[in-house]
Amino acid sequence: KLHGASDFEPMRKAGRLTAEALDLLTEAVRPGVTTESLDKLAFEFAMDHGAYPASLDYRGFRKSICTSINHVVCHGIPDDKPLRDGDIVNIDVTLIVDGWHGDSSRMYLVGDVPRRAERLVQVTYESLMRGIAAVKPGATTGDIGAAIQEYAEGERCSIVREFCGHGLGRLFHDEPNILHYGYRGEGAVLKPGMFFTIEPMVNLGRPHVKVLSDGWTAVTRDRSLSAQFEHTIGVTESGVEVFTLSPAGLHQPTYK
Ligand SMILES: CCc1ccsc1-c1ccc(O)c(O)c1
Ligand SMILES: [Mn+2]
Ligand SMILES: [Mn+2]
Ligand SMILES: [Mn+2]
Repeated sequence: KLHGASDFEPMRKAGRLTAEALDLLTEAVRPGVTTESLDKLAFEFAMDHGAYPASLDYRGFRKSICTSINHVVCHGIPDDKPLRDGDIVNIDVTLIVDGWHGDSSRMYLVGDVPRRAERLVQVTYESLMRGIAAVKPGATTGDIGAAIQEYAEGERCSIVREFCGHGLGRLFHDEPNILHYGYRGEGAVLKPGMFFTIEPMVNLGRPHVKVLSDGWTAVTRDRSLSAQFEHTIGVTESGVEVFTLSPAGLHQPTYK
């Protein structure tokens, strides 16, 4: 889908509110807090700001956020289990504002986290940044995937292949698919007005994933740690605009 210049403004608003929701959660994440309570916080933030959580009742998912802890790769379901010292948790929020979607996720470190977990979080954040740096008119989706894959594998980590980034706007998921691996020059050519997410999932161990019997929770097969960061971006005439940057600069890896 190609959007017009006037569509950037509502996407900025949706992206900013999504970033503010993630900022709010930064203060709330600590040992002993349940992911259910974070889900409630995010839902109330959305209601207080005239926004709607896109994941709520999306394909039968019944929560406002995804919370994916440690070896959970993505789509973790908030529950009544408390976060523990040393956990790393991805919180993924999509807010719909005036019909437009902002989709972003960050890693949150709970208490004192092992060095190798902290390194994985840093590598994953930098992988997203490398992907974003590849975005400009005339580049291809393969350029994004290659930049991410080369960096992450260069850091002795692996890229999850079962889930990808996606076009969005007034829809939650649209074309193009954004693979987090691939080859330069391959895939769709990027054009101004394209809006999509880049949301690499990086594992310390092997890339393979399986989905648990709840039908949602994706975990690493080898139970190695997994991390993810996600931004919603727009292709501009000159390059790229990131819609989901934190106004408070909190989108950097969050260290407790
Ligand atoms: C939990 C929302 C959901 C349900 C099926 S796929 C999905 C989802 C979760 C996070 C995302 O970033 C995304 O694009 C989709
Ligand atoms: Mn998301
Ligand atoms: Mn997404
Ligand atoms: Mn994880």
